[in-house]
Amino acid sequence: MVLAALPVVTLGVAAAAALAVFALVLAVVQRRSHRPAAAAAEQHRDHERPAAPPRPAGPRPLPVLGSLHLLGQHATPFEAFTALAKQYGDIYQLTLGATPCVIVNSYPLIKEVLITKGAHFGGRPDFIRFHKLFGGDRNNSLALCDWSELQKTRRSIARIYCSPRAASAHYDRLEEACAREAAALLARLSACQQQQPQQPQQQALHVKPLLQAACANIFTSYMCSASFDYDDPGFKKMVRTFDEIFWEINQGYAVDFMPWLEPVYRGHMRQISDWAAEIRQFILSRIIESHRRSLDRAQGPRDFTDALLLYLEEDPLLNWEHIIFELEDFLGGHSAIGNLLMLALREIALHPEVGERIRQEADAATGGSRLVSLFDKPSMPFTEATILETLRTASSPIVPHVATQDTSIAGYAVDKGTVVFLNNYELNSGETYWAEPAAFRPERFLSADGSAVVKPEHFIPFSTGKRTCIGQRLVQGCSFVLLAALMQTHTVSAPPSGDMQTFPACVAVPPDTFPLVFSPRQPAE
Ligand code: HEM
Repeated sequence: MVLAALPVVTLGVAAAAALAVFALVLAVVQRRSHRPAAAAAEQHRDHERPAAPPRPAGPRPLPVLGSLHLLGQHATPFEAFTALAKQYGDIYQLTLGATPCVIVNSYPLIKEVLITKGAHFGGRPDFIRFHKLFGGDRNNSLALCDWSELQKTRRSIARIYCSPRAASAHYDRLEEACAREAAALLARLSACQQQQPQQPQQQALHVKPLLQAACANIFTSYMCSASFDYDDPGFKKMVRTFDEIFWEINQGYAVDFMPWLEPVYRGHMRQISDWAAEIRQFILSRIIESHRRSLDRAQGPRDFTDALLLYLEEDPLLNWEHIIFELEDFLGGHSAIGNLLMLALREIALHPEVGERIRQEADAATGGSRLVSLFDKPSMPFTEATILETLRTASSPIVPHVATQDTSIAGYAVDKGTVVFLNNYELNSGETYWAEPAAFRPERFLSADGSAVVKPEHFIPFSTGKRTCIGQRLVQGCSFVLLAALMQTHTVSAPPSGDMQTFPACVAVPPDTFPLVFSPRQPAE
């Protein structure tokens, strides 16, 4: 399962209030016990040492809470990061709970962390939840592990399958899977519409489970040569559980920064471990077993699953757990795409002209005689631009990095173990970077004549550097085919309630989210 986001810190109001009072009392006690003689001795020693690089500025932390209370004053921590940058500059330090953090807010400094000094910032935060999701050790996960030789090996195994190049055999297989599943999704959509009593124009359909099932089947077909009926109970449960987990990892909890709160979260932690176990059970029994039985070493790998099983035999760095977790990690990536599609469809419901333009582009590419294919992508820049604009406005956070050695950013000292938050929200929505950032305008990603996609250098929805997202080609390919297929055949509009709630700086919507109205496209349109 893939972490596309930074947890949002939410603290129960009562718990926060109690902690704040406790923290204030501690602060007073600490200040009283601060002895002037100790301060003088410290100053004297400082005179003798060579000048150390300065520390980034930042708010004075409260004991226990650190600066968590400052994040709670905004809709998302990223808005808080941007607001604090106005006070402290593009780099500043924050203590969250007891965890030392540095927040980096501008593209040049983000680039310094991810590229120039990528080797110094290859770690990940040590949140308890991350361990629970991955069998007690977050290093089992590709996205949440620290950088290591094992990680390099796992990334290189995944690269050719999870980042297939156009005009490769893998890309052809992905195209086939996308085409098959787009057709199955449309068939299922129309079956659901027929089951509903009202006219299609009034039907608000809970489309998210269908999108997730379609994405899951693209992934299982492509990576494991297996696809499932949407009504298969095991498959349905797996898809739902992955979606629950995707929502979960996009949330954040005080316990991430104050691990001593773990007993309060015991039930929640058990739930996370149970989800992971359910998924494991499905993948072992419905995917891995048959692959192991039919694996033909002489013939070479048929798909990603075979490749993992063969690597397991050949590479001493890998064990059984590694390859199972790797497969789960990548299969779980489908959830991110279903969520992204929900956001794109919501934008189209709010901006019908965008849907119309995708439809015209699809008609021009296909002559109106077939569904769009992955191979049409180069001739449909507006559709691709709509997906990019959805990624920009959703502004999925970059997973926090951790300094693996004492180092510096912009000349400021950063200690080993410091968690580094990269304020991608500022890159995606700051006026320094975009004209009218609040407007949904896919055209901003098109060349002047509209014939090609252009991406500004500071647009990094999948991050950059050594830990960049491995699934970005799959995201762009699958979302392109499914979105185009839906727009070719339907118009989409808001549900009668008008409620289509989303969350800032978050690509996830809850597993049970808003429905949408799909009206079949009229032949004369
Ligand atoms: C909406 C879709 C997605 C978005 C916005 C997204 C974005 C990201 C971001 C920002 C990171 C963090 C990079 C960093 O720490 O510097 C990441 C990591 C990762 N993503 Fe994605 N991702 C998406 C979907 C996927 C999918 C579908 C897959 C797999 C099929 C995937 C696989 C990974 C992996 C394995 C990592 C960890 C790489 C590492 O830490 O070495 N992602 N993604």
